Amino acid sequence: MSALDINNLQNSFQEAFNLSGSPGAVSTSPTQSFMNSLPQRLSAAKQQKVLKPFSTGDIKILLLENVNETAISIFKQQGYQVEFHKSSLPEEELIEKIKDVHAIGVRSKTKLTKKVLEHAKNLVCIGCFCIGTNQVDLDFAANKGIAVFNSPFSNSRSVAELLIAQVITLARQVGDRSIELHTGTWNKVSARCWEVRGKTLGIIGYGHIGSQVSVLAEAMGMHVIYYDIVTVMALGTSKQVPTLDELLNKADFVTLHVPETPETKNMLSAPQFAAMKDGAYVINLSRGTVVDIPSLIQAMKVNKIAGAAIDVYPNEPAKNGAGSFNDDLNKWTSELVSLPNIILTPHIGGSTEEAQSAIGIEVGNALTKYINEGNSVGSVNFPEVSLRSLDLDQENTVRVLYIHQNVPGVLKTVNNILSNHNIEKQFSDSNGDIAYLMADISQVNQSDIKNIYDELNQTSSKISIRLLY
Ligand SMILES: NC(=O)C1=CN([C@@H]2O[C@H](COP(=O)(O)OP(=O)(O)OC[C@H]3O[C@@H](n4cnc5c(N)ncnc54)[C@H](O)[C@@H]3O)[C@@H](O)[C@H]2O)C=CC1
Ligand SMILES: O=C(O)CCC(=O)C(=O)O
Repeated sequence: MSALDINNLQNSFQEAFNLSGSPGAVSTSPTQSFMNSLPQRLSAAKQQKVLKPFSTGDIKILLLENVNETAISIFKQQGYQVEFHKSSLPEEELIEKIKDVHAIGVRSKTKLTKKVLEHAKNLVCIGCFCIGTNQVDLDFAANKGIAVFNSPFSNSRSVAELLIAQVITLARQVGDRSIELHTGTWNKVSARCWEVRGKTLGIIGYGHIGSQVSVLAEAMGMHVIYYDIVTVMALGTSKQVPTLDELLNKADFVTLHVPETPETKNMLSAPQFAAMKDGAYVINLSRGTVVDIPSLIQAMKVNKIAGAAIDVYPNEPAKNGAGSFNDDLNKWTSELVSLPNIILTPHIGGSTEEAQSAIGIEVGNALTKYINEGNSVGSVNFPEVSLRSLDLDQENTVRVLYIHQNVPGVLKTVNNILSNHNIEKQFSDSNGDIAYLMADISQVNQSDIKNIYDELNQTSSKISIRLLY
């Protein structure tokens, strides 16, 4: 980019902020209205400066899986180019599209694997518009200098409320009665239908969702026990139990709220179903890998488990439509759907208007802050670094964003390169193999910018560099 281009861009930002008009142009002495607006005009000098990336063209954002419109409008307000798709994309198409975008927004379906991310040439950040981040190869992304953000609790309440609905629906066999009546069968029964008051709910994973569930369940008169790998403060009169087996032995309803990890794979399988009370219920709103479905089918066939609600599956269809939930997707599908008292939902635990709108705003803003300012606070795979915004009056100041391998001697090399200028502020942090330095340097002539970039680009530990000005 030439110095002339940079000049033009700076001029257009000044025009956008309307700071160049001269009140003296039509009058020799200041008018009253000008005097009235003076305090605002003076404080405008302290307004946040809108930074412009140096090494990338116009920012392109690819949004998949019907990410909420609140995010689209945040990105459009920034002037970014937004490409929006309602569903996820087949891998080959995703690889094509990811090649030149700067940010991508996904929900739980799109798998951002090493194979896909290897093709991303300009990608600086990924937004998971959900809680779970298991669909992204977080380490590979970090090693490529790509920061990943999510929304840690904006849909937690929605999941907890659905869980409560499912507990009552299973206890009263409401799903089966409804299916029967839809097909003309009147079947007024009370056998093996229960109140939930006084029953024990066992929560596996007492994090954001599990603890919300705990409060709601106690309000309905249930006893709550929970199992977690860390010691967590009990809410209300709930009690943490030391082992998973103890929870399984005592609970009438078992609900899972753990992340997908190697340790949680098939966490409930044949031995765990055997350890449960006869006639217990199982609910999984976490991830499809956490419950071994063939073992659940067996346990339900012999009436060991009286009912189940499943929202998540090992394989899920990429888009909405008839016929996609079948044995080709998961080979046990027809057996599962033929069981009595089983509620099957299409991964809608977090799908409410409130949750989706809040997630759009939260992740939309996090990506925007990272793209525009380099602020990585809230990233799930990256050192969390932030510097206060530059002011409009800080001319000739450049923000250096330098992502590098976490090895000795890097800061010495980098500061040598920056030392001809004034380092106004600087913040660096590391996370495993990756480190991230933010620095604001002043007294930088426009002709220096390219030199700084080129010198930093030659450093051996560099992963990626962005200069904002
Ligand atoms: N069905 C849906 O639409 C949704 C599903 N989810 C799923 O729910 C999961 C849980 O969400 P949050 O409560 O927000 O997560 P969280 O991170 O707040 O809580 C998870 C809890 O599980 C515990 N845990 C981790 N490994 C464990 C293990 N091996 N054994 C026992 N406890 C373990 C953690 O210590 C933590 O307390 C998410 O990771 C996501 O996969 C989240 C939102 C919507
Ligand atoms: O809304 C979605 O697509 C995914 C919700 C979910 O599973 C999550 O937030 O982790």
